[in-house]
Amino acid sequence: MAELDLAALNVSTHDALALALLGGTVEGINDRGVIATANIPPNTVIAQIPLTSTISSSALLANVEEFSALSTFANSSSSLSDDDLICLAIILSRKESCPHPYLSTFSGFTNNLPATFDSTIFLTPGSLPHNLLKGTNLMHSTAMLQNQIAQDHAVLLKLLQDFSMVHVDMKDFFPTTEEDFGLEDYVHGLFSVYSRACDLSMSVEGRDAGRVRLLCPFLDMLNHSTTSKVFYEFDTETGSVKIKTGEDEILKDSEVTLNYGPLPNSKLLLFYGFSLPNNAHDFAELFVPLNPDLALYSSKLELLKTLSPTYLPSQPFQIKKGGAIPSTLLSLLRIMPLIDLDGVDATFPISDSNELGVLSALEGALQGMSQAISGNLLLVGDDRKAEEDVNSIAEYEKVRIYVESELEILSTALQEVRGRISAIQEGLEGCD
Ligand SMILES: C[S@@+](CC[C@H](N)C(=O)[O-])C[C@H]1O[C@@H](n2cnc3c(N)ncnc32)[C@H](O)[C@@H]1O
Repeated sequence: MAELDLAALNVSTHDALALALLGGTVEGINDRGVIATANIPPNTVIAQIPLTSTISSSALLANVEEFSALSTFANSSSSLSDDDLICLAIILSRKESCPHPYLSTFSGFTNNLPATFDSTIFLTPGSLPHNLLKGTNLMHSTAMLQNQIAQDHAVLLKLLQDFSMVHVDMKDFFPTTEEDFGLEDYVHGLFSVYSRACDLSMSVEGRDAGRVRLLCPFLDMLNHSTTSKVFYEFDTETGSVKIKTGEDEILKDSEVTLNYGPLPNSKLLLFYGFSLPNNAHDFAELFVPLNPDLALYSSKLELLKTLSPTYLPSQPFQIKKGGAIPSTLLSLLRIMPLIDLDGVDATFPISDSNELGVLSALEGALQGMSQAISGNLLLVGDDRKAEEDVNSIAEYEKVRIYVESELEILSTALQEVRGRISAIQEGLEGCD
């Protein structure tokens, strides 16, 4: 991979910073980072990147002659997301003969993006980590994302084809065939965005102007650490993104990192391709949809909404690491079988025996999920011992961290449910 020429993009960085190969487990894939070659004091600007040197919708759609083909396309395609636009810009700029002069200035940067990305969507069916994921929440979201990407690709290709038919004068600006804009190109562009783009809060004349998604050279080289105090902000005066050290000094020879946010391993694996041991942000998801065919469906939905205004009938419940069973989940289970809603206060057990039914249903669901996962861990664990391929083992270990965490969350939830069941049973026995 060629050296990344930051100066060509007018990106200025602190003298005590160097891009380096870090030597991770899977060599060559997203393996680079930024190292401090000397101590850097707190509150120091370590990089400045003009907004025009970033790939973002606001820069791409600015009313400048050179961007007109892209702006016309984006404005005529209302369903085009910021991610799609940045993705398209990446694909176009990587072409040897990029027809957009502005985008071609990014070719050094975009050709330096990793050739491949790690995400659970790239796991080969039947491989160790893929087998390990069976029955987990992450397997579900991986499949959903895979389908979504395939659909979005087809829609975007159609938009490009339709646009080129209508705007014949601009037809040479955009790819219109599978060959020029294949699913693989789209996936590469999208994962460049998912794993490297950031959201920037902008203000215009002191007023909040919302958040802009952008791919920012150099900032996209910082790896994630939950302890990093490094941050970035938009500097209106210079029209640039400034990266600052924050309240901590950065010591010589240490890696300069960024905190990507409170992300659970399921998101880290899906969008960034790595996982963190003991991730406090992990959660397990339980799908308990409120079926529209249920008796009194709309009254039940209304009741749940009064209990939890954010409740959506099709969305899963999150069981947080170390957290309690969500009270809305218990309410849903109590409300679901009711056939008469008069006088029901869903926040409290309807009766001990009803509550026992609710808790037993929950116990069964949690037990089923736990058993599926622990079964995978046992089965795949044996294959793991025989596996010799280093990359495959590295992928397996990343996924194992997530799977064990999900199992731990489910086990804690099961203990809580069983504790409640025992307490009710003891109470009922006490009444005899
Ligand atoms: C914003 S890029 C950082 C630069 C990247 N390492 C490279 O070589 O171009 C994010 C990617 O870096 C890797 N990464 C970032 N933080 C990491 C971490 N804490 N552990 C393992 N990999 C990490 C992941 O592959 C992630 O998708």
